Amino acid sequence: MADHILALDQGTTSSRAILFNKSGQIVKVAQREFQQIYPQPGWVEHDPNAIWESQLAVAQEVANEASIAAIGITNQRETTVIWDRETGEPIHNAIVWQDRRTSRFCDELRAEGFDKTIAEKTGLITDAYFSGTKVKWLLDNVPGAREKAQAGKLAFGTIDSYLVWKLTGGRLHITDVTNASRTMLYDIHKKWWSTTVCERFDIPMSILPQVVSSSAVYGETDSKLFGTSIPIAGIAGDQQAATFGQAVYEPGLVKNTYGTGCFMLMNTGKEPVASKNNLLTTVAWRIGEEPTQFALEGSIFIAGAAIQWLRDEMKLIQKASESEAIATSIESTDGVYVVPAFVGLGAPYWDQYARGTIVGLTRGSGRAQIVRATLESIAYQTRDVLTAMQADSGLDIPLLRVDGGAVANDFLMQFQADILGIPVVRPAIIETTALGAAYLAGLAVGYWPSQADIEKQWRAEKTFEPNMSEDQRDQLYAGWQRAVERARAWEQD
Ligand SMILES: Nc1ncnc2c1ncn2[C@@H]1O[C@H](COP(=O)(O)OP(=O)(O)O)[C@@H](O)[C@H]1O
Ligand SMILES: O=P(O)(O)OC[C@H](O)CO
Repeated sequence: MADHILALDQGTTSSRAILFNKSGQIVKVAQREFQQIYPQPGWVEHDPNAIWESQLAVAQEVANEASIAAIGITNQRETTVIWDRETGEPIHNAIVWQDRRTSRFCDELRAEGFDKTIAEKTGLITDAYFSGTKVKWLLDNVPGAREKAQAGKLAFGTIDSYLVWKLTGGRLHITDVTNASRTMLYDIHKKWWSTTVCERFDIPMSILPQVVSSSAVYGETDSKLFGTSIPIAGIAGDQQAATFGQAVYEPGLVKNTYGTGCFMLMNTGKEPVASKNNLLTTVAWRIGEEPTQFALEGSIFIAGAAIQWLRDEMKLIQKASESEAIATSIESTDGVYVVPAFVGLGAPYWDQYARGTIVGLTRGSGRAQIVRATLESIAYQTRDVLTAMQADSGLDIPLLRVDGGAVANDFLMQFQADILGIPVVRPAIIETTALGAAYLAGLAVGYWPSQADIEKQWRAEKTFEPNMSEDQRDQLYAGWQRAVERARAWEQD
């Protein structure tokens, strides 16, 4: 058996490749950022070729001279690519999950009551976030696309699907069940594409990929890419992969990942649980032929991206890590709140027309207050979602497992524990997204014998205990709720 598993982690702002060993430790990492394209306010695109080139470059760098048993793929979810089956060329830039261009169509769906059909079949809230309305937009707006699609000449895929197509030299058009469950076109009960939704969106089903499990040998890479063919054996959307990497295997366990956005998932076991509190019902994973596992998800659109905004647009910091020292240079924000609703608000508000807002400014407010308030907004949004999750599940969540780039920030983690009133546990490996993809691939090829073996590898690095009075917590959170009210429906006004 080869020595390593290679995880490809195709995120919203960068492509990463990480080599793991049998103990689940990182042996080698390479990362490359790529361009974000903002053609209009509220629109976000990626060049699929830039995604592929950056992903291939880091994979080749890490794979060089390593002996690799299998590749696992994990990806930013919902981001939509349509390409020509013959040439392999995308017909348009990828429309990114954050893109709001299909908000009006979602309003139409709601007005006609089709949102209820969508919720019943797909487990999702009708929102521009998901792939389905983006596919429709591409077919409606790229000249000749619908005719070509009807003639079977086009392929649609989320980023996992596109990467597998490229890695196999166009031999495989597949997506895993977790990614399928984010398209708004997939029936989570029947476990196949929904004809009802595809018909309403006027999407020919011939463009859809074959849905496969999250852990199985699907095929091998084109031998030209790595000098040898490597089995591709695991695929999962990044939030589901992080859930797997965090060993959230028991129903009731919860993890929260702090990357570009923030995504909290609770394992709900073998049956989909419908939410009454505006959370999503989503597929957690499917291992081989085993039963599908489900999760409840609270999706926060802007988390670490708000720190990038402080750096790139506001020029208040030079790098993300600097935000910690600035935040702790003051005792409090003195009533300043930042609501980073740059692309509307996700769970539990689902307000496509909310926009970013700063409230509570006084003559003395400055850089430190805004930086600290931006970090705090990540923790408040997490509390909004955790509250909804407790209500939905009827469970008291005793602690929160966290991961993702922004959990390196100790101030944020302590404030998170304070504002939730429960311990926040950071694991030794915070690259749990890539680790989860590696585990899924490794299980399929027998590199790891079982999930039970994997579970033993999970280690806490630090636990942040809550250290704030209940009065103070409630007072601060009440201020956040008032600030959110100011941000809501702004675009519509
Ligand atoms: N020390 C830090 N404090 C706050 N935010 C941070 C810190 N380090 C990184 N981040 C944020 O975390 C995000 C990167 O995390 P990552 O898990 O790589 O995200 P993604 O997979 O979405 O690209 C960026 O948005 C960055 O602003
Ligand atoms: O790129 P990330 O890690 O912020 O994840 C994006 C999510 O998958 C969007 O649903």
